[in-house]
Amino acid sequence: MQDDSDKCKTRRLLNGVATLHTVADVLTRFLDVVIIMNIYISIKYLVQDRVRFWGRVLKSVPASRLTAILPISRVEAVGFELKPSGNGHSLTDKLTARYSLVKMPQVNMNQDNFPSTPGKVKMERSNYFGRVVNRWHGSSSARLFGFSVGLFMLTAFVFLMRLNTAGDWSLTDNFVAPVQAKWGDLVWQRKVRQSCQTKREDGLVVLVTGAAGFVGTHVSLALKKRGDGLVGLDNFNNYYDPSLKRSRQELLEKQGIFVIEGDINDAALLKKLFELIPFTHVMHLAAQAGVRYALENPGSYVHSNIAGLVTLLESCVKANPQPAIVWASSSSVYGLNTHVPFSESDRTDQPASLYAATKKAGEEFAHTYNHIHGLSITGLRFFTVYGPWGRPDMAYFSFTRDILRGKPITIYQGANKIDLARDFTYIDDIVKGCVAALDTAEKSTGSGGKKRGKAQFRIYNLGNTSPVTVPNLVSILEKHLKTKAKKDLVKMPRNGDVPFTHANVTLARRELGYEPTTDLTTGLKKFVKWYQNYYGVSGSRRTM
Ligand SMILES: O=C(O)[C@H]1O[C@H](OP(=O)(O)OP(=O)(O)OC[C@H]2O[C@@H](n3ccc(=O)[nH]c3=O)[C@H](O)[C@@H]2O)[C@H](O)[C@@H](O)[C@@H]1O
Repeated sequence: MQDDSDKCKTRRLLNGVATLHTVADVLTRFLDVVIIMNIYISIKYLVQDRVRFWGRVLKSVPASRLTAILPISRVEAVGFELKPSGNGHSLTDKLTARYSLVKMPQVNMNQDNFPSTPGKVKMERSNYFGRVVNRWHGSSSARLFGFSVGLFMLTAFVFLMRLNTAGDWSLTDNFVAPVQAKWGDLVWQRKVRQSCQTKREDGLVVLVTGAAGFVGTHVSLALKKRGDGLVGLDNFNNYYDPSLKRSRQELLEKQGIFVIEGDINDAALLKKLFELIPFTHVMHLAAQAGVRYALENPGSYVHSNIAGLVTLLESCVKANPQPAIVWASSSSVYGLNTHVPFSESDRTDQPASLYAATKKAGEEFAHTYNHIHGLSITGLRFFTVYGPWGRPDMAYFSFTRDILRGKPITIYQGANKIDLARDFTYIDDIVKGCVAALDTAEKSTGSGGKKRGKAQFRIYNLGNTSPVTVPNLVSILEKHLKTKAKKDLVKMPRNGDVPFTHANVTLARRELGYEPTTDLTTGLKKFVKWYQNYYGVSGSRRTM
């Protein structure tokens, strides 16, 4: 696991990479300009070379022959050149090569024959740029062409460098890893098809986004286990240790679940997937998670939770058949709501963090796509999900790591030293809620870009219904880890945290048959067992 100094080093390294990106960006833009200029100059000189060439050919042909073969009335024996028939200046005139044969004027090119008065143009001097270019290129089309190719290759190289390491837009932080989709070939298509094969009658065919994430992995395994067909999609970004995501991927692939490395912002990839597979459902779990990280990197939230969501919804609208969508919203949308426990009908217009705002925005986008396009959409408001294969950025996970390492943990406290509390919900309960939402989702009503009728639109809380304070969470961990924590009690900084969450799950209970069954002590026991198995008893075997 990374300690603080490791994190600083990583940060410095990634900042360095970001600087390199900027330099590459500027260089590419510069090369873009140079190459366009060069192509223009190449064409210009190629045309001129052609004109001179035909002029020389014509000069070598006897005048009597020329009048016989060309549609001109009079040709002089010497001093001809080809001139473009339009005004000759436009590129079209040059390229369409409509030339007529005219007599070459007998001009004495001596410099002295031209005026030098200021304001009047001196022919040779005015063409300074042309002469420089002429000398530079040696008027050789072949050399010019070679030079253009060289520049083109250099530009392509810098461009590819950017492609390899970017994949995100400018607001996205350095901490989001490069995203490079590798997809489309026949082997890839075969893997996708195989992974999507159902093993039961009327099995669902699901695209699971964020499949290598915490909830995504568990939901994928549950679907596969009961015989549904599915394929995963994940960008494997490095918001937290990507090796944990790779381990989850291994776990999935052992069960025959193929996880595509790609981003939900990649519309071409999504289009290809929907062309290949008639998905019945999309389980959309890909997101930039974490409440406090939004202060550091707001762009990555906009990138995944807003732009990515819209790209995905657009792809679902265009898909035929249109899938039903179940997606992860968050308890954080309740923000500063004080009505307890939180019900779906409570206010969600007072987000306390940018993360919450992007999830709330997601709910509004979902409604719009449901209303206009007839997409069947179900949003699930998860309440602080925890468990094996969890997220290292979350409190229960990082506390476990630090307690085992003998490092102090920071416990935030609210106003008047009030303990913060969360409705911690065990992963297996969440998975049941997700699967029930998929099973009860009605079909989307749109096709061919047209809505054929009102489509289902639902939002449910998936929580545990019994909040636990953070100090209590720590006590349970201490018991399971048989180690005392070194605690730093700190006044909650203004970081987007809310003082407590508490779910009312009446609606989910009624409509999904959702019933949380795992209390925090039991759930954390399972988590600690997994943690010590995965990282070693002292938590030091693998890096994070
Ligand atoms: O359910 C949700 O809506 C959200 O739950 C979690 O967010 P959070 O509840 O903040 O979970 P943790 O990061 O594990 O924090 C739990 C509690 O521990 C506290 N905490 C966290 C970190 C720390 O060092 N010290 C500390 O006291 C937090 O203030 C919070 O009260 C997830 O990180 C979000 O992605 C998710 O959407």
